Amino acid sequence: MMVESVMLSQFRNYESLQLAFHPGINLILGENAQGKTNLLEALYLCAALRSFRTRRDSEFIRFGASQGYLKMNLVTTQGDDKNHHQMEMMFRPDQKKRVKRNGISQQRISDVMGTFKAVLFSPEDLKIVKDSPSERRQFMDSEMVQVSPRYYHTLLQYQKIMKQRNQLLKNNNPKEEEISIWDNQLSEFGARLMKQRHQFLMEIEKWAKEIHHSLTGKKEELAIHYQPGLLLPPEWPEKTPEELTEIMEKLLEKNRRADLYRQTTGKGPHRDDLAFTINRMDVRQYGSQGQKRTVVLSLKLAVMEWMKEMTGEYPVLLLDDVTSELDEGRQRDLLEYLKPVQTIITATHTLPGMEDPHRGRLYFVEKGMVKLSKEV
Ligand SMILES: Nc1ncnc2c1ncn2[C@@H]1O[C@H](COP(=O)(O)OP(=O)(O)OP(=O)(O)O)[C@@H](O)[C@H]1O
Repeated sequence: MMVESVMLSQFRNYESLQLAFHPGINLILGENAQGKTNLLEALYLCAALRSFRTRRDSEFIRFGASQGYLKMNLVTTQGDDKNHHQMEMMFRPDQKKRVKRNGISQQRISDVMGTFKAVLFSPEDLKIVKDSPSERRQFMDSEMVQVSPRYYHTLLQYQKIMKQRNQLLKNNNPKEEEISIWDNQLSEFGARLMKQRHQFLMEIEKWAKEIHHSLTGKKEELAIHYQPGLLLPPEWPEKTPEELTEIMEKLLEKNRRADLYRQTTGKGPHRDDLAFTINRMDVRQYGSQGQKRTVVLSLKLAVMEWMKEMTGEYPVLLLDDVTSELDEGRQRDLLEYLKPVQTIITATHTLPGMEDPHRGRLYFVEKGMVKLSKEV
C-alpha cells in the first residue's frame, strides 16, 4: 500500500498543499508547531476515518475558513495487480464530514474503512501502556477495524445493544423478560468480540515478541495477556462462539441485580483489558519510560506485520515525532527494518542513513508550507 499524493485545502494550518510521496522513507522535518503532525493527521484520517487527536471534525477547518478539504491518491498492490484509489473528505462547521471514494459519496463509514490502511505511532500512544483500560481497548479496535469489516460490524452491534440495555436498566422497574432479551443479544455479539480480540492478540503477540526481543538486544521477553471484562473459565478460548454466548448470558443473569442497582452493564468486553509483561514483570506498573515506549513500538510494528499477513501487503507506517527518543543505533536498525514499508516520519532532526539516495525524500515544513528537498 502506498500514498502517492495528498492535497489539502484549508485543513488545519495548511491553506493549500499538494504533495507527492516517495515509496520509501518520507522524512518531514520542521520546528515545533509548523504543521508536521497536521499532515500526518490528514493521512491517518483517510485510514481510520477519525483523528487520533480530536473527535470534532470542525477542528480540521483552518481558522477563519468556511470549509476544509483533503484528497489522497493511493495505490494498493495484490500480486502483480496495482489498483489506484482516491479518498476525499470535506469538512463544514456543525456538519458530519462528507467522504468520497473514487469520486462517489459514501454514506456509511464501514464501506470506506480499509481502503487505505495505516499504522500510526505517536507519543500519545504511550497511553496504551500507561493509562486506563479504555486506551488498550481503543488500540485493539482501531487496528482491527481497518482490516476486518466483520469486527467493525460486531463492535458496532455490541455497543448499540449495550446502550439499549443500559437505557432499559435506567427505567423504573424494568421487566426481567425484557432484560433477558437484551442479554441474549449482547452475549451473542460479546462472545464474537472476545473471540476476535483473542485471535488478534495471539497473532500480534507472535510478531511483537520477536520484534521486542531484537529491539532490546535479545534481553527482554515480551508477552501480551488478554484480560476479558467478565470472569470466564480458563479454557474459554477453546469454546465455540455458541458455548461462549451461553456462558456470557449466564454471567449477565448472575450480575443482573448489581446491574439494576447501578443502572448500567457492569461486566462484558466493554471492560476488557490487556496486560503487557517483560520477563514476567507487569510493564504497566513497573516498566521504565523507555521500556514502555519500546513495548508500544513493538506492538505497532507487530500490527504492521499482522496487516501484511491478513491483506497481502504492508500498510503505510506513520511515525510522529518518535524517532528522537531512540539512540542512533536504534534509529538505524529501525530504518533498516522498515525497508519494504512506505513510511512517513515527522521529526525535528534528520535520521542516520538518510544519505542513501534510494532511501527516500526529505521535506521541510514551515508555517503550513512544505518545501521538498533534493532526493536524499
Ligand atoms: N484549525 C486550525 N487552523 C489553523 N491553524 C491550526 C488549526 N489547528 C491547529 N493549527 C495550528 O497548527 C500548528 C500545530 O501544528 P502541528 O501540531 O502539526 O505541529 P508540529 O509541526 O507537529 O509541531 P510539534 O513538533 O511541536 O509537534 C499550531 O500552530 C496550531 O495553532
